[in-house]
Amino acid sequence: MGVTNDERCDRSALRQPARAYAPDPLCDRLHGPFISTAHVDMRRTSGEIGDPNPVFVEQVALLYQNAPLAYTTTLINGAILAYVQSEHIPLVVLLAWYGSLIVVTAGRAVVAWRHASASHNPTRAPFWNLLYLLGAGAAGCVWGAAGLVLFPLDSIAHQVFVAFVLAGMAAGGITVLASRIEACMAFLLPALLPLAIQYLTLHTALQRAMGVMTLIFLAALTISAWNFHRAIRTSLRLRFDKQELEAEIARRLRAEERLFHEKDRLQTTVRSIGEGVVLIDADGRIEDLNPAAERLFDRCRQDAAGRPPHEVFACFDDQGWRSPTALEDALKSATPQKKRSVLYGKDKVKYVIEELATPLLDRHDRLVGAVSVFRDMTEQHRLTEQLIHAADHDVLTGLPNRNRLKERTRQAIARAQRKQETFGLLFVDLDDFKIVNDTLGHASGDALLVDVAKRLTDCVRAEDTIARLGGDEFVVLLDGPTQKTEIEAIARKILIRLREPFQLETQSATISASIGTSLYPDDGHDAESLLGSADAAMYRAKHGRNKK
Ligand SMILES: Nc1nc2c(ncn2[C@@H]2O[C@H](COP(=O)(O)OP(=O)(O)OP(=O)(O)O)[C@@H](O)[C@H]2O)c(=O)[nH]1
Repeated sequence: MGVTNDERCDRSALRQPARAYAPDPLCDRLHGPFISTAHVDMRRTSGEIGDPNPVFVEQVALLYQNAPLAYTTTLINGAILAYVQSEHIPLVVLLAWYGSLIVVTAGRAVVAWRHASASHNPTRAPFWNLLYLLGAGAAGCVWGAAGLVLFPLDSIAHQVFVAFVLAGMAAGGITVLASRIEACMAFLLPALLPLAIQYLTLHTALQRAMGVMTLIFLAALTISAWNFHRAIRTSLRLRFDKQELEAEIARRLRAEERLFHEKDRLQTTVRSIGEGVVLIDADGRIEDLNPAAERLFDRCRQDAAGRPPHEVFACFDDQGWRSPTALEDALKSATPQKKRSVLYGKDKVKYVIEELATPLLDRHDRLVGAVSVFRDMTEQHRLTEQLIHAADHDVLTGLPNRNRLKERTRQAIARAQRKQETFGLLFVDLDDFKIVNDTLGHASGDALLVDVAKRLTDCVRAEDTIARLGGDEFVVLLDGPTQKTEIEAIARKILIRLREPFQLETQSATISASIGTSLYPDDGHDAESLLGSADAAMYRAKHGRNKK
């Protein structure tokens, strides 16, 4: 009774009024603009369940809006009718009829007053609609009763007056009741049908014609009421559509504003960070790079935009081969990529960089590009290299230390085994180096050791290894096939070279050295035994010399 089929369709078409789903700031903050649209749609769907159609709510409100005028007119017209008919109708009948009209109108007025002071809860609209319907039906019945009890059989003029008043009330009724068609019919039918029946039961042609005319008038009013009702409903529907549209536009504008704001913030962040950031599109062409990347590649944004990354910067691997960037790999594989490579910036300055590339997907999981963050690892790389170097090199002379020597000796043994070759070791120990320290000072001793390292380097080939074991002990590993005679020749060369005076700042010093040698495989099969043999030979040489 409260809602027609047509209006149930309206519910799904119109959904909720815009005001019923104002945006939730928390959700908006959490989900961002795109998600927020989906969130609104979900609320609309949920709004359809249980909540009355807003058009229906507005139609009921319109009924009550017109109530004061309608009720006043009812009482005035009723009084005039009773007064005019008093010439032919007994007073008691008149009082009973008008009394009924007052009671019904007063009841309707009380309902209207309660409605005005009640909270505007849309879910109560069907209840208020029902009350109004009952009131309209009761008023229609009272007016219809006038067509029977205030209808004097002895005065055609007063009969016509009753018909005139009822027609006027009916016509006026549709203007205030048309917003709800069932209220309209609840008033029209009981108001006019008794009059039509009354006329049709009389005997003159005029009176029967009046009866037929009343029925035709009732039909015409019904059609008008129906058209009027549809016009009101359409206009309300348009109004709510407009409101919803305006709210949707406002929501989208807010979302757009947030989007711009977030984009600005993101751009400022990307532009201010120390790492280089490069963005490529789905075709692998550079879209943007931040100032750090501009400095790293020595290329400006405008110049780089639209080019493939390899035209803007070149990455090289450990072996010095050109390699694709992680950015290009990430786009190809659609998976994140991490790579460490070398690139050359302004003035061919070498940078060691770590590149972290991530493919970019849109809301529909389509690959739309990739972004790379380039971290300059040059300094870190240099420190690591320094640490690695310090672990197996002597700090004073920069020569390989004992560990490195042993490793090189093992490699030499492996190669010699493979190729069935021999190689030699020379153990060099300075004689009475302590005296240099004691007489010239420790710093001069250091300088002399550094000089010794240089002289040893001059005496052998670049591929041979010279190591400092500590103190005044040095070892020369002769790489490649070597005969005993060659080793002895090199030892002599070294001894002669070391006997030359060393120029140490203001003074000069002359030293000598003792050398012991060993030959692989004759004097040992591993690094330790070869070193031990050379050391022992050196010891013998030194003490043999001292005895002479
Ligand atoms: N200046 C300097 N002296 C060092 C360094 N390392 C060790 N020495 C010194 O080198 C000297 C080595 O002394 P010894 O091993 O007795 O050798 P030597 O005096 O040459 O005597 P012989 O080997 O028997 O001829 C010691 O006085 C150490 O203090 C260094 O890095 N710098």
